[in-house]
Amino acid sequence: MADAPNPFQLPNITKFKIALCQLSITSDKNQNLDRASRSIRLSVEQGAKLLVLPEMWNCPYSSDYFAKYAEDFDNRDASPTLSMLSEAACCHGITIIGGSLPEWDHGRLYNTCCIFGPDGRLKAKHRKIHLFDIDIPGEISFKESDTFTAGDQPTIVDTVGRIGIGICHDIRFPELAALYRKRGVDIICYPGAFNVSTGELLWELVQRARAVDNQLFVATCSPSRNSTGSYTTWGHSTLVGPSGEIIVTSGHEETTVIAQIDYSNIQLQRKSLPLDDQKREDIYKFIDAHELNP
Ligand SMILES: NC(=O)CCC(=O)C(=O)O
Repeated sequence: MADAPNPFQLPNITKFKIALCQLSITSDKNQNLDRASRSIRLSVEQGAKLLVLPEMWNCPYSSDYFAKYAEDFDNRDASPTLSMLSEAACCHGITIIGGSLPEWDHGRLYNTCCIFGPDGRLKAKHRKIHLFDIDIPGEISFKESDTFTAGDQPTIVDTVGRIGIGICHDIRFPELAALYRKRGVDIICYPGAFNVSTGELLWELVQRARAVDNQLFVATCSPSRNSTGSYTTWGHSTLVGPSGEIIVTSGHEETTVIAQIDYSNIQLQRKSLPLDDQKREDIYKFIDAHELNP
């Protein structure tokens, strides 16, 4: 007898709606969870199948809060945030790229993105690989590495297409995006909380660069701006297409952005401009070796 169809088995979806839930974050964790639930519900009502939440959305983005708000993901009874995400993914039959959250694991703290599939199961965890340490005198000083341990793995999940994950500062490193491209990723999702000092000049630039270099989709989701805290986020959650075009973007206020993704545009773009075939690894290798051994 044939197996009963698995209701959670995803067909090979190439066209679907994505939601970027740009949330306002407060110091009240329950309120943050309620806001996220509401935005998830709104996204589903508008037909979204893939949802992205911001970096650090259950907790203010501040070293003073990370440890206090952190949850042990292996102990679901002590992890209200993961329970909510899992229930929402399962109840609505959607994939949630769960932004990022402070995670406790064996006495260490990580900046971690959890990805839930439509059956509500945790499909993967991405721990931020490149921690954000910056010091621009008179403008911004922040040192994630004082609090967090860096992750050491790229993360790819297969749900609605093949998805690569990065968290905020990870977007500045083209090598990670190129690795995802090599492994057949269709879209890279970067929950982020770029700051106002670097955001204006760079946020759009790095998203479009990662998309156009690798001819794939890039989706970002930020918290909305709150100018009263110690760290002011830039906002501007965005979806970029495989030729570097901005499909949709937001301002800095709280909002839920919905957009249509069509993965067939990736193949179209790669067919008309076959960058992969045009690459000259022979020359890059030669230059590398020559510079090391002139
Ligand atoms: N949360 C972050 O990783 C911020 C990254 C950022 O603002 C940057 O300029 O890089």
